[in-house]
Amino acid sequence: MHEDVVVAQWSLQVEEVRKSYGTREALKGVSLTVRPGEFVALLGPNGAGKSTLFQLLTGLFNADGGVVRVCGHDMQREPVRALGRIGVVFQQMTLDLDLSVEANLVFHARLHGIAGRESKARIADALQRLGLSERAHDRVRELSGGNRRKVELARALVHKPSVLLMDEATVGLDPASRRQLLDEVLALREGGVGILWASHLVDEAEEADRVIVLHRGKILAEGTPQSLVAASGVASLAEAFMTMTEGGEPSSGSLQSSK
Ligand SMILES: Nc1ncnc2c1ncn2[C@@H]1O[C@H](COP(=O)(O)OP(=O)(O)OP(=O)(O)O)[C@@H](O)[C@H]1O
Repeated sequence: MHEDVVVAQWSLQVEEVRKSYGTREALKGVSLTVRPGEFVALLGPNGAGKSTLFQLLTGLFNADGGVVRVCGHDMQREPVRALGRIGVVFQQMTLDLDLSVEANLVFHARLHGIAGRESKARIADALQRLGLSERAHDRVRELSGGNRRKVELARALVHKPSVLLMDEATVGLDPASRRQLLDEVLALREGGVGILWASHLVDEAEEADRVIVLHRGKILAEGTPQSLVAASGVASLAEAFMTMTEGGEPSSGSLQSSK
């Protein structure tokens, strides 16, 4: 019950998180929140600290200071509960290329304690949602880059997470595949999933409910895409981002609409 009450308020809370590598401060006190059903774009140029933040959010290592809570569960004190509510797609592909699509998802479901009929049904649902039902028995190696990413998204959804973390998930995809993946993730808002989408591609943030700009380990700005543009006194989000990060080399890319 307590859990449900917390879920209704925040999917993800990050408070004053710090992380250094030796003397290099990668995160200098970062705070952010994601609400259920909210798509938050975390924009930062290379080296901003996005991957470090995602490693903390996925429990790969602990922060030097600060707190991460997933649906109210403290990542350090209740890691199993916190991690159980997270779905993640990492920058680097983490599928087994020689297993079938379905086998990759079965393995993941088991890790989350889901087996038997329940596992089958959830995997079938996830694959159907992403238009991959007919590829279930193909080896991942036979899939295009875009479909591999979709399999990773399906896998991230099998245990019905409250928070979805996407770390530069469109790297290496062509514009149409990027657009498709983004559309699939944007659609998850309707189910109440809170999404943190990290990218250095400004156009991927255009449809976000909120944009957070991370630069050199600090949050520089936060707001709707429109409010960031207005506050910067420029014409576009790309220009606002460039102004804020002082030529931090954003790539605008181009997203073709798949609609
Ligand atoms: N293992 C490490 N050892 C030392 N420094 C590191 C390590 N990992 C990251 N850094 C440094 O920490 C800072 C943040 O890096 P991080 O990879 O988190 O940024 P990023 O925003 O994800 O960038 P990119 O998109 O290039 O991966 C950078 O200055 C980077 O050089």
